[in-house]
Amino acid sequence: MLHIEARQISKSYGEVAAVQAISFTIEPGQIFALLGPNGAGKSSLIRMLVGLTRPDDGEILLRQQDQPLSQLPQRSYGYLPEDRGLYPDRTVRQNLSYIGQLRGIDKTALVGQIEQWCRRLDLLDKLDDNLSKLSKGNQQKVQLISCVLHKPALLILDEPFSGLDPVNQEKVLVILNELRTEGTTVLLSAHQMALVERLADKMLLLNKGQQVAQGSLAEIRQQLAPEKWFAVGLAQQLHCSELQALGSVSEVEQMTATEFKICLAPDASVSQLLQQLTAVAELSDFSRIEPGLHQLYLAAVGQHDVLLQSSAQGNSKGAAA
Ligand SMILES: Nc1ncnc2c1ncn2[C@@H]1O[C@H](COP(=O)(O)OP(=O)(O)OP(=O)(O)O)[C@@H](O)[C@H]1O
Repeated sequence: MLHIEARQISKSYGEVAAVQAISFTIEPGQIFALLGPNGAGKSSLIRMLVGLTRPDDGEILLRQQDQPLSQLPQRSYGYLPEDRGLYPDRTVRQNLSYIGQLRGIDKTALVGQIEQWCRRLDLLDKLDDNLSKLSKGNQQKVQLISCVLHKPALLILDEPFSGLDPVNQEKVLVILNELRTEGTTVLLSAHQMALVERLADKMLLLNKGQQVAQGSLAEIRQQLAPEKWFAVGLAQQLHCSELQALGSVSEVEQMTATEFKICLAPDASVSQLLQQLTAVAELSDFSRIEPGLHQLYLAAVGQHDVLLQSSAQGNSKGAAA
C-alpha cells in the first residue's frame, strides 16, 4: 500500500513558476486526476513525483506499509511520460518483451500477458510490426501496455487518453476502473473532462502553477458552484416575476413559456421551494441541474485568470506609485 503526500511543493524553470506551493495526498487504490490548461504544471508535478526532477521547495513524502521511502521503488510503479519513450525501430512484441523482462516478469508468462493485453486493445495483428509503423493511437496503446504489464501498485499516466479514439478511450477507462478495483493507485493528467468525471475519485485543478480547486467532483462542485439550480416545468404559463417573488427563489431564467431554471435562495430548503412552487402552479418537471466538470473547469480557470490579471495590474500600479 503506497501513500503519496506532496507538501507545499514548488518548481521553477528560470523565470517560470511551473508549480507553486501545491499540496495533496493520494490514498492507496484511488484514482487522482490532475487537470488544467496547457502549461498549468501537470507534467512538472508528475516529473517531481517520479523523481525525475526535485522540488525547489516543499517535500514529497512516500510511505509503503508505513515505512518511509526516499523514492518510488522501480518495480512498484508504471509511468507513462508525456514524451513517450519506446523504441520505434523495434516491433511491438520486442518492445513489450524488453520492458516486461526489465520489470522482472518471467519470460514464459510474459508471452501470454503481452498477447492478452494486445488482444484487449486490438493490437494482436500489430505484434510483429515496428512501432514506428503504427498509428499515433496504437503507439499510445503499446505505451500503456508497457506501464501495466508488471501489475504495478501505482500507475502514473501523463495524458493517457491523448491520441485515442472514443472507443479506445472507453477501453482504457474500463481498464483503469478495473485496476482500481484490484487496488492499483492511479495518478493521471488529462484534458478529457467527460472521462475524468467518470473515473477520478479526487481531482486537483491547476492553472499557471497554482491550485484552483481540489477534491471529489461533489467537493469541487461545492467549492466552485455552491448554488443549487433546478429545471422547472409548469403545466401552465406563468410570468417570470411570479416565480421570482417566491421567498425560496433567488434567481430565475426563463427557457420557454413554461420552462424555467430556478436558483434556490441560500437560506431556503428544497422542500420549501417545492411547496411554494406547487402553491402557484402545477409542476410538470422538477429536477436538479448539476454543472458538469467541463463547465466547472472553464468557469474556474476563467475566474482564476481574471484574478491573476487583476493582482498583476495591482502590483504594477503599486510599483509605479
Ligand atoms: N524543462 C523545462 N524548461 C523550461 N520550462 C519548462 C520545462 N518544463 C516545463 N516548463 C514550463 O513550465 C510550465 C508548466 O509546464 P508543464 O509541462 O508542467 O504543463 P502541463 O500542465 O503539463 O501542460 P500540457 O497540458 O500542455 O502538457 C510551462 O510554462 C512550461 O513552459
